[in-house]
Amino acid sequence: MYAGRDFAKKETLQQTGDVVIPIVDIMMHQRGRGMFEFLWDEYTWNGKSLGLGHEVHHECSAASPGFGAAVNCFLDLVNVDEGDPKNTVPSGLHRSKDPGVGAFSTYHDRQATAKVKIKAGQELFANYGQHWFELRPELGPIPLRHGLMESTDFYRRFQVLRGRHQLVNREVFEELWDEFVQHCVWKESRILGAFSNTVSERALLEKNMTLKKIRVMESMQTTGWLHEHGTCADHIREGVSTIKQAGRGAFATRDLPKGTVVSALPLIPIINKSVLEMYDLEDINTKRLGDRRRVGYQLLMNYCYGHQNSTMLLCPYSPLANMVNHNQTRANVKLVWGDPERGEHEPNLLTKTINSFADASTSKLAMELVAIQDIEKDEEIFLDYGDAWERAWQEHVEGWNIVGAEDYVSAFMLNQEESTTFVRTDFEQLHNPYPDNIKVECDSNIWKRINQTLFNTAHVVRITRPNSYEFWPCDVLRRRDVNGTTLYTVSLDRPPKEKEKNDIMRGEKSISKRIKLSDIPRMAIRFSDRPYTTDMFLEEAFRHYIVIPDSMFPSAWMNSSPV
Ligand SMILES: C[S@@+](CC[C@H](N)C(=O)[O-])C[C@H]1O[C@@H](n2cnc3c(N)ncnc32)[C@H](O)[C@@H]1O
Repeated sequence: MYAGRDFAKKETLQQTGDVVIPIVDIMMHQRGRGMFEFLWDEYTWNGKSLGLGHEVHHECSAASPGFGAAVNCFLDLVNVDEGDPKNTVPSGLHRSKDPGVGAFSTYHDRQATAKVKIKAGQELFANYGQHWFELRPELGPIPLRHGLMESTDFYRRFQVLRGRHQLVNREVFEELWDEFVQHCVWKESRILGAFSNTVSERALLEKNMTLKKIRVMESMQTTGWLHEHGTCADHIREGVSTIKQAGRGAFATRDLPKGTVVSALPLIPIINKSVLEMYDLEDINTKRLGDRRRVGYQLLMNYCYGHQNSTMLLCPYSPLANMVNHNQTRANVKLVWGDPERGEHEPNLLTKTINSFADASTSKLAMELVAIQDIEKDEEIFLDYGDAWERAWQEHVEGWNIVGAEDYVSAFMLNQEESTTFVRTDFEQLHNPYPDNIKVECDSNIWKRINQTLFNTAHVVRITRPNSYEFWPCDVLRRRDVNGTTLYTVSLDRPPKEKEKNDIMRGEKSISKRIKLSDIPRMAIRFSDRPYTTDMFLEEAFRHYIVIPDSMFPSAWMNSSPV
């Protein structure tokens, strides 16, 4: 991805951020089924790091289509910071009456911001972390953080050595360098691997330019080139859909004339949709493969494209393209295969069998959403997901009935309701408990986060470190009123120190010491959903892929009867 214009440091790169889709306990659900291919592994985040950890007891990863998945990483050139998604449900939706709940992700608006000043045409790089590269030796000796500086230093030392021996034979030294970089130690050395060793690179190094500057320069494209070969990634923004049951949707950020490529959809293939099957967790350890009860599919299925005669799913990972909702009468975009001139799409793959995608390590397929009529700024973008999807949705709506759901309250609802009132103490909860799906958590870091002088003198809460919160389950012991402000005393397990975390994970140590926080404000306490209780875990929740029209779907991929 490239910047289409200049961005100031800390400026957001999008009008609204991207959706984040939880993928839960996939190793457990697939247990016993042999190795499964799941290219998404390469494109997902650790769910805990994005605030999804409480959803499950076991593993949770987060598909983060958009900036998260579409930008490359070059550790020395990282210029994009990615935030956490918000976790909200459009107001008014409730499982007792709304068949849409659980069918879309509640995690959305994950914003990317400029970490440094970015110039128009510059390639955008996010930080995958050093570990990501260390775990992938097959990528070769890619420079890690500060690697370009070390390599530039190395070249300077070579220059000094060459200068010293100039009288002997300069050409020999040049040859030695070539030999050194191209053939010898290249495979092991990240320092040498940082050089492309082209004539132009050598010329710039000789002019005292650093490798970092050279790589930034190389990563630039002209605006003309971007217009010719790229697709605008900011034609759409997210917002609450005009279709109530659909959750959120995509809206035009500007007038988009008929024929505009509204969004490019680079695709991650899933060669067999059974990878997304979810089973009753109780059955997984106790029953044979064939006897397990299937309870549904991962939510990711709703964000992928497929066909009733194929096991293949194709999941887009471009910014906000996954937010486009279905409407058969108001569709204003259509689906077409990608244009190889404008992105990574190899049309010859449409004639290959599905199994040829099994070893894919990157995606080489893309589709596009093209405007079939003039679209006005702020109009919602709609695609026709196909008759099979429409039928499945209508059946789902007719059958929607969750027994006993009237009393369900989510943490999100409670947090909103209770933000203006108080939290019940443990004593009060004895006769007026919160629902079973709710736990109370406290911010153990609160005293580090607020301006204490202001708080002690005037009971004014001013946050000084907005990102250093750490919420842990807690008991609310006491509530009292001080000068019109309600303050709480809570007790919680002392959070492990950084160096203790590994010991705890290995089971070599447990932390049992309780700490007491006194006189803390309401904002240090929140409600959280217990694992497996949110709407996406409802067995009744709607699951269906978006249907690729028959006219587009390659016959080479039709490997199953209608599903
Ligand atoms: C690709 S996602 C679209 C983005 C999604 N609305 C969100 O909030 O993240 C597809 C899912 O959106 C919902 N959806 C899309 N169009 C809909 C419609 N016309 N009626 C009800 N739900 C719809 C369904 O849950 C569907 O499985």
